[in-house]
Amino acid sequence: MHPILNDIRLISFDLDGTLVDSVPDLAAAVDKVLEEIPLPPAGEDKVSRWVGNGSLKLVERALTDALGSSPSQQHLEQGHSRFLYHYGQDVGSRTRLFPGVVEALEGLSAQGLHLTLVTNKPQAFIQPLLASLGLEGYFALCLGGDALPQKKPDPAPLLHVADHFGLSPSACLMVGDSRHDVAAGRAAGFRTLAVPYGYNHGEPVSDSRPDALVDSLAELVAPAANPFSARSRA
Ligand SMILES: O=C(O)COP(=O)(O)O
Ligand SMILES: [Mg+2]
Repeated sequence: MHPILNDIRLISFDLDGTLVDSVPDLAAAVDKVLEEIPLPPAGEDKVSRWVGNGSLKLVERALTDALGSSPSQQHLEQGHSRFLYHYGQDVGSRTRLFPGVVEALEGLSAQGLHLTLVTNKPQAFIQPLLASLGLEGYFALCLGGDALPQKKPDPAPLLHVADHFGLSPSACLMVGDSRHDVAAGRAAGFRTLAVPYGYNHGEPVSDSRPDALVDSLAELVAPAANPFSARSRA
């Protein structure tokens, strides 16, 4: 068990960039929107830097980049609605779980922790994506970016989750890949843990100073090192 879990009763996981590498399917949908306009495709590298503030922001960043200036409100709304259509057609065929995720979810559920999902991805895509990856059984509550008026980095979704389970935020941990997860967690009074392998607008997530950082979520459930075995080898 990782020491950050001491006295923790609930974990809120971020989805994109933390549990799943979803950029291939997100970029495919963004590029279909651009192609319809028509504008040149963005590709996965750029899209990985634009993910994190929900689908409307993703489309706004893609249109601004391709047009060289901000889109009109009407073009943004049309582009967003086409994005929701295209992404909804295929949320999961190229999306993969990051290493260590299933191991962590299995181990943490076995310890009786409440596992929840707090993502800025629209609510409608969560269940189909979890189902396509075999993850649908693990989470007691899933909150999408459009479930409440506020999304991360606002603490409201995390406070909602803690309140739903009648828990103090100090008994809760936010696990994510971006500065928005760390900021939301800190503002909500959750402990924060980050992974460095996801999407954080091209910057190291360590810059946002989470309480802990792990290279793989499997480290959350790894057995604590046994000091006697180390001594006996010496
Ligand atoms: O849809 C997004 O922008 C990112 O979603 P996330 O909060 O799961 O990283
Ligand atoms: Mg994320």
